[in-house]
Amino acid sequence: MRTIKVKTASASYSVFVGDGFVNKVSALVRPLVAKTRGRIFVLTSPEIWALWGERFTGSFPEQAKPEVLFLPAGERFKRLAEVERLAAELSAAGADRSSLLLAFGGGIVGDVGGFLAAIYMRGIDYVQLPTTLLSQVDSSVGGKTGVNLTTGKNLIGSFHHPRAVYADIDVLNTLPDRELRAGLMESVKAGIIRDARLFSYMEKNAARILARDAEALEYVIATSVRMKAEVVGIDERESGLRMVLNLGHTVGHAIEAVTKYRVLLHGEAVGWGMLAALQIARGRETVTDAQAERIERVIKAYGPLPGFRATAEALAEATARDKKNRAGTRRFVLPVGIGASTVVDDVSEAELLAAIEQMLGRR
Ligand SMILES: NC(=O)c1ccc[n+]([C@@H]2O[C@H](COP(=O)([O-])OP(=O)(O)OC[C@H]3O[C@@H](n4cnc5c(N)ncnc54)[C@H](O)[C@@H]3O)[C@@H](O)[C@H]2O)c1
Ligand SMILES: O=C(O)C(=O)C[C@@H](O)[C@H](O)[C@H](O)COP(=O)(O)O
Ligand SMILES: [Zn+2]
Repeated sequence: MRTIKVKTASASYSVFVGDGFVNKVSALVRPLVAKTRGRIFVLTSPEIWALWGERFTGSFPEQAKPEVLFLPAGERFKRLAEVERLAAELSAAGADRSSLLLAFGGGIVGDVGGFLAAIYMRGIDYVQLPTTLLSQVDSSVGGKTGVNLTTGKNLIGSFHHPRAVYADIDVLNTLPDRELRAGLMESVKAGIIRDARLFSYMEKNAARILARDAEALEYVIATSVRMKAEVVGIDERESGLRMVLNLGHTVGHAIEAVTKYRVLLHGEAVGWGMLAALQIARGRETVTDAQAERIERVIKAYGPLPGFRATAEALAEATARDKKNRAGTRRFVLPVGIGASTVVDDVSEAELLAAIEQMLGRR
């Protein structure tokens, strides 16, 4: 097991990466409610519960089984109406400020569960039990929670850190291959922006990682989380450095919104978005042609990235609502070589459109 500490101005907690956590959830979380004798609630999706619910509840004593709340799977359910429904369910079930919410699922359950915990009675504690590769390497850590609007991703939300994160590698055994590959895009991102060693490891070990070798997965998860914890520790609220975690997300989020959250998985959209950012980086010579080719090869090794329909104009227009933008200035994260990155705010409309056109040509 590997333990990574997250320490920010407002929170301090540990991320545990290992196996068998799902068999002992009760023992892991009981200390968090022992003093208050708070009740425990679980937010999950019906699919995950069908696969892992028995083991999960099996760890709780008969008289103290957690109450289960469900969120249907899919990005289109990451919306405010679902948060209101779930809050009403918490209230009807008697949840109070001593209650603990366990978010047991992928990034969508984690983002919605975290947001629900942030606003229910103005804030209750929650624990992240991420079940997808993406949520283990990225979304369960750092406290960003929220939901989408039809106009854009994560446009409503808040920062609310979990009390702890338990990433159980065993649970990934039932994860579909497409989800695994999509999640790995966030680790490729982590390597490109700030960890050349992680990038090289992913470059050399694609076959092992895709075959779900436990040791390789543990390394990739723990290393990605360590990088993210460091960044969030320096800049919790994305006033500067944290923006680099958004590499590929300016165009990636635009693709998700323009295709109405129904075509690509988040990680796949980020993969396409990284290819667009790479075109701008190439044009500005923040990466050499050789580095750009290496990056593109690694993105493709964890692909294939499914195609989608959208015009360059519609995508460019959707980037106008990106949360990084200020006063009409479009901000973009670009790789600087491999293992470093920068944020620029002078990408012109023409430069953006050309990069998107080149990306679309790779579909
Ligand atoms: N808060 C953050 O910092 C942050 C970071 C990255 C991504 N995100 C968000 O995360 C979301 C994507 O998360 P995701 O990729 O985990 O997708 P997801 O939550 O939709 O889960 C993927 C699918 O796999 C199923 N599933 C989950 N675990 C499983 C398992 N162990 N076995 C079998 N099936 C399983 C789910 O039911 C779902 O259908 C996006 O909304 C994205 O915006 C947030
Ligand atoms: O934690 C962060 O910061 C990130 O940017 C991680 C991203 O992978 C993630 O998709 C995040 O939800 C994007 O946040 P947003 O505020 O740009 O919507
Ligand atoms: Zn992301």
